Amino acid sequence: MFVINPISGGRSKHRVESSIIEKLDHSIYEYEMAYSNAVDHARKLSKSAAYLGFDVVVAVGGDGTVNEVARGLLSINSHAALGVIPFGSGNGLARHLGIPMDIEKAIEVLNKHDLISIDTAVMNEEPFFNVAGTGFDAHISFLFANDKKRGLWGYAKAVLNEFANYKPQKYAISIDGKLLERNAFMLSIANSSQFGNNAHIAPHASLVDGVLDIAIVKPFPLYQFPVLAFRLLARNVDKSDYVEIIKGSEIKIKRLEAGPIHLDGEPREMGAELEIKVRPGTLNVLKN
Ligand SMILES: Nc1ncnc2c1ncn2[C@@H]1O[C@H](COP(=O)(O)OP(=O)(O)OP(=O)(O)O)[C@@H](O)[C@H]1O
Repeated sequence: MFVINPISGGRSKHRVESSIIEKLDHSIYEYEMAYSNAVDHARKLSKSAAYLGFDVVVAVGGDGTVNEVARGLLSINSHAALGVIPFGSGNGLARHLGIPMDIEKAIEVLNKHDLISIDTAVMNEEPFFNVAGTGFDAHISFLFANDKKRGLWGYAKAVLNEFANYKPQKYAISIDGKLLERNAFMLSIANSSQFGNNAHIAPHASLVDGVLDIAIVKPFPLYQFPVLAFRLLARNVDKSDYVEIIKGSEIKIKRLEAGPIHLDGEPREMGAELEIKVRPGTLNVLKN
């Protein structure tokens, strides 16, 4: 079952159907396609596909679509595998899995049918698969959730404006029982290594190690912004004096008040206390 998000990545999906017809190996797969028509619809489509016995449900979209499709599979403990044709803005999980950004090459990955079982995670019982977090990135994802005019430059300008006014927050963090108190700009809980667009917030994270990587980004001066951006792309942000990365499987975060968080880039409001747990090897995925 291909679950196609028509709006993800802001790109037309007109080539998807013809590429599936041409490139999918029809000697091993019969298939259907469905388009999501609103937030949360991809989850429902995926859940019914798994219930009806489809072996693979392919998310055609970005990390938000992957999140919904994978939630649908987990909600009925299905062994059906998640496939991904990356069509989002960031595509963090797909990039980590080595899935090509080109549609036809991504379909070849489906044809290989190479399965792995990856770790999944929950924050206050809400599943995520790539990266979740609280702090500056959650604040920004909240601001832009309903902004229809988001262009790259407008986004960059707003990030810089917000940066000037954003106050780092105090957090009490427990990682597998070890207690830390930190004033942080951002806390990211990474299952894969990257946010998307090859920005690696946790360069040594693995989807199959049974643990999560907690990246604590400390307050930093404005001139460090390009340095940190470069380090994210160069996969060495862990070498920065402003970033501390700790691995763990049971994480509790206490904030001063309820507020925004994000799950795979999708904004939510949650209470002051966040409880994050890893669920090792709970999702079958087709990888490259
Ligand atoms: N028909 C639709 N209309 C409006 N929103 C939709 C529709 N179908 C799905 N959505 C929502 O679109 C949102 C964005 O999707 P997705 O995250 O896949 O794309 P993206 O944000 O461009 O990519 P990425 O997460 O990789 O940066 C998801 O929250 C999903 O619920």
